[in-house]
Amino acid sequence: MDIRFEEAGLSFGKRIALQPLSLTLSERRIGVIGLNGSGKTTFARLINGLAKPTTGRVTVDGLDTSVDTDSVLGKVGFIFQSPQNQIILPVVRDDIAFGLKSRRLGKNAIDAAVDAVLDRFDVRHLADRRAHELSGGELQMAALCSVLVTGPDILILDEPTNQLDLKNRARVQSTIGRLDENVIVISHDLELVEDFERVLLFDQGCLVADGLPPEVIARYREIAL
Ligand SMILES: Nc1ncnc2c1ncn2[C@@H]1O[C@H](COP(=O)(O)OP(=O)(O)OP(=O)(O)O)[C@@H](O)[C@H]1O
Repeated sequence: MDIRFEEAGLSFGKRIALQPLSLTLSERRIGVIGLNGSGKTTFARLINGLAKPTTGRVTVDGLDTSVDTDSVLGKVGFIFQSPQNQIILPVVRDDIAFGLKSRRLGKNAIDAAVDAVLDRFDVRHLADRRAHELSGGELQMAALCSVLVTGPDILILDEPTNQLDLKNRARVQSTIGRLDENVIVISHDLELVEDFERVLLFDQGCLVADGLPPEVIARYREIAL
């Protein structure tokens, strides 16, 4: 993974959501922390091209997110804060298959890919469940399968443990630990990122700390308290 911000920033009119910043990301697990409204989601949306920088540029493995937007979207999977908004079709199996629609695969190949991703996370029992009947943790796992079935190289998770009980939180944490994909996790749950390779701290639209978890989390506590 090679994500580069080159003086990339984003403003909405006069409101600066993210001050221009330059950095390169290549670590396998990267945490993004900071107070509400500090620019975390904006930073993540710039990586997968959902948002375009109003200054500078962002590249993912050499692809400019403003130019090669479709290729970048194929490379970077995004799991939103509320997985219920991400699941489009009523039944879990159909929703996971939906991501493969544009691939021109036959029914057997699609079924096999869906079963493989469900087995990967040991959630085959959710295949025929209706998404609106699932618990928060089950929904989180279904959303993860729906994104990973398309084979992204990089996965961004926006507050993946929000609203989860301790058991499901532990499950999501161990799932993140076992993923082969590069992972960028936005979280207010500091324990979740404390064994990551790198953590970024945002404050009022600025990147104010970038390094190993203990020092960056300590800096966050200074800002927050
Ligand atoms: N579409 C938009 N139009 C105007 N302002 C926006 C827009 N999207 C974000 N902002 C502003 O940009 C700033 C950063 O927002 P962002 O969503 O990146 O914060 P965040 O750190 O992810 O917050 P939270 O922890 O609450 O999810 C906020 O002040 C927000 O109001």
